Amino acid sequence: MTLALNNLTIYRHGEPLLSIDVTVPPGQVVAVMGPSGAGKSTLLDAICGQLSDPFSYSGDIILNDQRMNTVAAHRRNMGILYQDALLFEHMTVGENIAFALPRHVHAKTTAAERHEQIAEQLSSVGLADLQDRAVQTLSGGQQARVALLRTLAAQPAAVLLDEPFARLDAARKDQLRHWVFDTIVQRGLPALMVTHDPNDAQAAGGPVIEV
Ligand SMILES: Nc1ncnc2c1ncn2[C@@H]1O[C@H](COP(=O)(O)OP(=O)(O)OP(=O)(O)O)[C@@H](O)[C@H]1O
Repeated sequence: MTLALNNLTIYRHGEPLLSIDVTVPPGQVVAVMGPSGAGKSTLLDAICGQLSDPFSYSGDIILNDQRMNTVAAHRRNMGILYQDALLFEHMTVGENIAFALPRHVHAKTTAAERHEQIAEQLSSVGLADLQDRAVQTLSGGQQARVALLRTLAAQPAAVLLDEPFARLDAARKDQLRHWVFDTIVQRGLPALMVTHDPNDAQAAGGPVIEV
């Protein structure tokens, strides 16, 4: 999978806000850094098809040679992780992750198998035994980890991360960075990561784009 942003410019009320031109090959994490208000989150909205007034853009968004500009958001298969976790609060941790699994995974597995797979994933990010907990009983950092698992459970074709580690303590940051970046490499996914933390960019090991 390759994600190309060809001469992409974001506009607010018709005025240019941010421009980027980059090709992200499989397994690479490109860090996007820049001042607050530069339009970084809006850029991710544009890529995944969620841009709304007063914003617009020009240029092309290409995923695996397919032009995404006019493809509906739910058909783009972009995994986006927002700054605020935005989990389904009335569901358990496990239900939040299971909900994101693609239909073909549901069709091929039993509920018990899915439960076991989700337990393994939770344990790999330090959340063992929390599968049946209501999400609103989790801390912000725990919710951020569930949101990361959910984003990747959907088997996206590309990953867009908005400050993915900002709410984690230092030890968790290291653990989660490894887990997320390893997963991205193993699955050969192109990823864009908006961050203010140079350590995130360094750990990702890819190019840094200043906007
Ligand atoms: N609905 C809106 N109408 C007008 N301006 C908006 C709207 N939403 C956001 N903005 C402005 O657009 C600019 C880009 O916002 P955006 O959230 O993309 O920036 P950012 O680079 O992600 O910032 P941060 O690093 O603080 O998260 C900001 O100046 C913001 O105040």
